This record gives sequence, structure tokens and C-alpha cells, in this order.
Amino acid sequence: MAQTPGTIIYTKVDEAPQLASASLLPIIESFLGKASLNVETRDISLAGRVIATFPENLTAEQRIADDLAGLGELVKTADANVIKLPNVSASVPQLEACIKELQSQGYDIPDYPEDPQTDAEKDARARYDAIKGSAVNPVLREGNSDRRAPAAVKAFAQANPHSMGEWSAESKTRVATMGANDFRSNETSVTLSAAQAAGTAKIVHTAADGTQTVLKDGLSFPEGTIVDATFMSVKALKAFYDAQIASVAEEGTLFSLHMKATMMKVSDPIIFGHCVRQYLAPVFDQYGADFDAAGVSPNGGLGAMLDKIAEMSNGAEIKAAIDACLASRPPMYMVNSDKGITNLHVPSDVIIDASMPAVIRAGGKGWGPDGNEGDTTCVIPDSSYAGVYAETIDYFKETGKLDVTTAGTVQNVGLMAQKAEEYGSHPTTFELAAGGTVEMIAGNGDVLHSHSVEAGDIWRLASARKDPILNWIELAIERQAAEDCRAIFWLDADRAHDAELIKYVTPVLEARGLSDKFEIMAPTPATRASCETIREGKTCIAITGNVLRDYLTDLFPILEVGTSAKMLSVVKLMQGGGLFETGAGGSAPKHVQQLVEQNHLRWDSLGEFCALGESLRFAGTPAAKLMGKAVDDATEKLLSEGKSPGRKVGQDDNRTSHYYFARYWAEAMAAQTDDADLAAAFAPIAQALASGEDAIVSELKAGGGTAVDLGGYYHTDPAKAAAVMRPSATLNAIIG
Ligand SMILES: NC(=O)C1=CN([C@@H]2O[C@H](COP(=O)(O)OP(=O)(O)OC[C@H]3O[C@@H](n4cnc5c(N)ncnc54)[C@H](OP(=O)(O)O)[C@@H]3O)[C@@H](O)[C@H]2O)C=CC1
Ligand SMILES: O=C(O)CCC(=O)C(=O)O
Ligand SMILES: [Mg+2]
Repeated sequence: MAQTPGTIIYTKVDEAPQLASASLLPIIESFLGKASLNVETRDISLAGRVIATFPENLTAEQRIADDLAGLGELVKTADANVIKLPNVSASVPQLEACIKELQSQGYDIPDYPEDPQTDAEKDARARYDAIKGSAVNPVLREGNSDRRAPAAVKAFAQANPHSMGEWSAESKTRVATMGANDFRSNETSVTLSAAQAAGTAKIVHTAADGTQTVLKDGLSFPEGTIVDATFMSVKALKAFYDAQIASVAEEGTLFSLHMKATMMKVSDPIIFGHCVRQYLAPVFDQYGADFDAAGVSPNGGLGAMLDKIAEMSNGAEIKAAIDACLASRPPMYMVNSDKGITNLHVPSDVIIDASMPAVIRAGGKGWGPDGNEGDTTCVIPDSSYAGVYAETIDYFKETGKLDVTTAGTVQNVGLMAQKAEEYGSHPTTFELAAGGTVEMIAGNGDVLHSHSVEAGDIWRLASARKDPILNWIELAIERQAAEDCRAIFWLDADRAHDAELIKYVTPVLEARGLSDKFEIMAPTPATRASCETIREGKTCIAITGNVLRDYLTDLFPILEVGTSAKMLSVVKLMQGGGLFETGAGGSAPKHVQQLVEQNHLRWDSLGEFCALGESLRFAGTPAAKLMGKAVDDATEKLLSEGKSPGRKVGQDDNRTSHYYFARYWAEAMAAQTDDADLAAAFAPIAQALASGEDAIVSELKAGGGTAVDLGGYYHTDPAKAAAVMRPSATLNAIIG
């Protein structure tokens, strides 16, 4: 898909950011139009991706193009200039809800086949599996990640600190992790030689009786790719869960499980499911055969299980057994104690990158079933990265909560390009049907990895390519030079994969004479060093792999500035284009619920404003640069004037913040002297926006407190969403 140079692509997504777009995008289109800058939208929403997948089932009017595929091509070109908002990475319950909604709107698409039998079902399942989980970000992220809090955001947070829970040295909150027989401890890693990279590799399972099954064939990696393989022992995992359930009961804490079942869409739902199974072990012992017969799986969470059980002939009896079992277990950390939604109900309700920082920001507290806060045992089965949270918790227990008014900042440079590391491992992750050996065999016959496994174990292969790694090291050098601050590669010389990466990092730093500018530390000591650095008010850069990129860019922003929504999140695409992510957070489903019930949208579009400024600068024409500078000025003024959305109905919300953003943007354009025509074009708009303030704000707030109808959740009615999100006739007339 070619893109006219200068065109900015704005993505259509889901939930709160999509509702925000209904208000903000018309402003952006109108203003950029005055500078002859073109904005186009591409639909990467969950509903859009489902619709685009089944064209043959739909009427001509219903069909839409596969925009994600087009964008996947575009990001490999130098012309790409894409503003990427957060989209839903769907767990199975979310995907099923989306399908149901589309069917109710007249889309003749198939159900999600839980247990596909016929060819048609297998085909539908394969198509849905490509939509499931994190199916967008890995396609678009053809570059490495540069995430940091803009200076204005940091200064604002220091002057206006958000609330932080107190940490007590007596807190019983802790992280529980396996440490043995998990992905971390079973990992092996190699860097491919030219001979090993020639031809294609395969993954072969050999059972005890010698039966061979090719799990994957035709794998092709260039020379220099770091290829890791590892597995998690299901036996060890189950024993670990049992031990944690027992110790949580003894310690009197809440039980909480923190996973990434959305991004790690193959491995983590299975690991999540084993937790549900062990928590309800007596129920599975008694009704396991009934569950198998009825197709009840714990991998989609307790909520989906209960829905299926309600349809079984002995459903009431099983439900009573589940209730009795849960009552005998330690209390769970709750997603919504009013509605009885536990940590184990929906795999996408507790996503580790956002959920662990929420616990830590709250001073180690989670909500219990009684609606009261309590200390919680945070169960993170694999030990690869659990130590980061364990160390953060230990650090705050020792030193007390972070002082937001004086804290410095941890920026991140993340190795992400070309599906780097664990986050690209889905096509090479397998739940093994039988014990035996799993091997990765290179095209030249070398056996690169070999693991002895048991039935049920989860085996996976992940890769990081040479060009992205070298690009990541360059980005780290560039960012360190720009900030002139402490910079740490979070790499553990004792971990197989990290040891291979260090072999790339060290020679580059030595050759460039930069060894003294960078440290290399394992994640746990790097966590402490970073916490100490920001406590002194200083800046440091965490140079990490893909998973820690994700985890740290929620953890530190949430502690430092209250949310990761205000992050600058730039992906310098390797082919020269730019991808500008809006913040580092997700799509905030809770915000939609509040909008629907109370007509208040607390979504903060600061991430969109930051991304827009970067995208305009990247577009590079004189007019675009001026518009971008004015966006930055408007964003700073919005912060300093306190016009960001509040959390409660009656306060300013997303819509009012867009009005002020538009006004300050227009004012900055009217005030600049580099382009007289643009100044003249924006002067009357700025004037009208300023003089219309009272009318506009009262029109925007008029419906506050009453329920609204969006015509759908995953697939809203654009006219209804526009009516809700653009209720000011005065503002709309000025925007045009
Ligand atoms: N880049 C991407 O595409 C990403 C997508 N996701 C997807 O987003 C969905 C939700 O994920 P979840 O883990 O709940 O994380 P979210 O970041 O959506 O939500 C966690 C909380 O963060 C706060 N928050 C996030 N963004 C904003 C914002 N712009 N303004 C104000 N507050 C904000 C809200 O807190 P409060 O309630 O206090 O207002 C929200 O409830 C999932 O489907 C997930 O897969 C997640 C991460 C990144
Ligand atoms: O793609 C996803 O599923 C989530 C991405 C994410 O959390 C991030 O990039 O911070
Ligand atoms: Mg994240």
C-alpha cells in the first residue's frame, strides 16, 4: 500500500481511545487540512479485523478491507507515518463477545469453534486464531521502541503529584515465582552461524516409542539471529500453584495471578488455565470427565467456565461445588468485588504490565472479596522477569513510597523490531501432547536445541534478529548521548538468551569507545539501581528486551507520573518510516463502562497529543513542523492550565480537554510568525474558540450523569458515538 508522502495515518481502534477519536480526529483533520496535510484512517479494531476476515460471508455493504495487512506492508517503507492508538488484544472471552455483537448486528460470521471438528470449523478457528491476542502490535512494530515521559509531563507530575499508597516495612505483599523448571531455568540459546542459517530449520518431537512429529517446518532465520528454546514443566507448575495456594492461606494475603494471556496468546492462557484448575482441584477431580464431555476449559477463565457450566444438566450441582471450593480457598484479589469478578474470571482482566504497577502504586494493596484492601501474594509463575517486581516491592518496603515531587525518570529503549524475543514466539509455542524430546534442527542438520519434556509441558522457541539488535544498540547510544545520563542494559549474563545478546552489545560499545557510558546488569540489580537513581531525582535509561520494554514502560510511568497514558512512545521504523504510539497503556475498558453509565469519559488523550506532535515533525514539511510545534505548545498549556480530564462526572473530561487542546493549538498557530497565511487562517478559529468557551463547555457537559447509547461495544454505531462525543453544536460549527 503506497502512501502519499506527508500523509498521516490515524488508526481506528477500540474502547476508550476509539471513543476519544470520535471527538479528537475531526479536530485534527480540520486543522491539518488548513496546512494541506492529509490524514487517513485505517481500521485495526477487533471488530474491524473480524469483519475483514470473513468477506465471503458478508454483503457488499458490510465488507471492509484488511487494513492491518496493508499497514503491515506500509511500515516496511520509508514513507510510513502512522499514529497508532492502543487496540484490544483479545482474550477468547473478548473475541467471543465481539463475534456475538457482530452477529446481533446482522453479520453472518461463524461462532468461535472451541473444539473444531469439521473442515469449515478448522478454517474458522485458524482465521480467528490469527485475530486473537496481540495480533496488531507485532505486525506494525518494524522498529525498536523509544518510550519516555516528555519533560513537560514530568514537570507537571512533580508539581501536581498523584496519590500513592503508603508502603510499610510490615507489608506481607510479595512476589511468588517458580525459579526452577520454568521458561527462565530451562532456556538454551544459540546465535546462528551462516551454515546453520542456510536452508530451513524444523522443530521435531520424538516420543518415547520413537514416533516423530514435526511440530514446525520451514523456519527461516538469517545468520546472526539469536534463537532460544525453552519449556515450562506442567508438573512443576501445578506443584508451584498448590504450594502458593497453601502459603497464601497461611500468610492471610489475597491470592493474585499476574499473566500476559493477551500478548503471550498461546502459552499464557494455558498457564492461566492450570491455575484455575489447581484452585478448583477438588471440583476438577470430581467433574473432570463431565467438563471434557461438555468442552469446558479453564483456559478462558472461571467466568467462561461458569457460563458453560450453567448450560450443563448438572450445572447447578457443579456451581454449588465450585462455590464451596472457593469458600475453602484463600480469598482472591478481585477485579470487581461488587460483581464478584475474581482475578481468575477473565484472563484479560489482570494483565501483568498494568496490574503489577497498580498493586505497587497502591502500596502493595489489592481489593479483596469483602471490598476491603489487603496485602496480596503476586503469583508470577515464570521467573524470567518476576524478580523486577519482587525487587521493586522489596525496595519500597525498605525505603517507603516514591516521592513523586522529587523523583527522576526511567526511560526505555526496547528491543522490539521484527517480533523480537518472547513476544514473537506464538507460532513456535506448543503444548505437548506426549512426553519425549523436542529438538530444533537447523537446515545443515545441527541440533540447536534439545529438551526432554513430559506430556502437557509448554515448549517454545523465540528469536531476535541481528539487524534489529544492532539497531537497538544504536538507538541506545543515540538516546544516551541525547540525555547524557546513566544507561543500563538490563541483561543477565547468567541467562542463556541474555548472554548471547551481551556478545553483540559489548563489542559495539568497545569499538565506539563508549564502554564507560553504559552498564550491563541483570534485571534484579538493575531494578534497584534504577529505583535509587530516580529517588535521587535523576534520569536513567533502561535498555531492555521486548518483555521488559512492555513491563517497565507501565511500571515506572505509573509510579512517576501516575499513568503510562502520558508517555511519548516512538517506534523508529527500520526502513526509515515512523510509527508513533499514543502512550504506553491500553484501551481502558473501565472508562467505556463509566461513559455508558454516566456520560463521562476520563480517558486522557495526552498520548495522542504527544504522538501527533512527533508525527508532524516527522512529516517534515515546513507547515507540518509548524503545526507540530504548535501541538507541543498546546499540550504544555493544557497541562499547565489543568485542563486534563478528571475522574468523576461533572469534572472536565476527554471532550473538554479536546476543546482546550484545539483552542490552544489554534492560538499557537495564530501567534506564530513563520507562516503568515497559516497564522491568518487560524486567527479567527482561535478567536471563535476563545469567545465560545462558556457555550462550548456547557454544551459538552450538558449530558453528564445520564446513561448513553453507543449502539455497540466492539462495533459502535459511528453516528451514535459522534452524537455522544461531539455534543457541542458551537464547537462543531467552528471545527467545520
Ligand atoms: N498498545 C496497545 O495496543 C496496548 C493494548 N492493550 C490492550 O488494552 C486493553 C486493556 O488493557 P489493561 O491491561 O486493562 O490496561 P489499560 O492501560 O487499558 O488500563 C489500566 C488502567 O490504566 C489507566 N489508563 C490507561 N490509559 C489511560 C488513559 N489514556 N487515560 C487515563 N487513564 C488511563 C486507567 O486507570 P483508571 O481506571 O485509574 O482510570 C485504566 O483502567 C486490553 O485489551 C489490552 O490487550 C494494553 C496495553 C497496550
Ligand atoms: O500488544 C499488546 O497486547 C500489548 C502491548 C503492550 O502492552 C505494550 O506495548 O505496552
Ligand atoms: Mg504494555
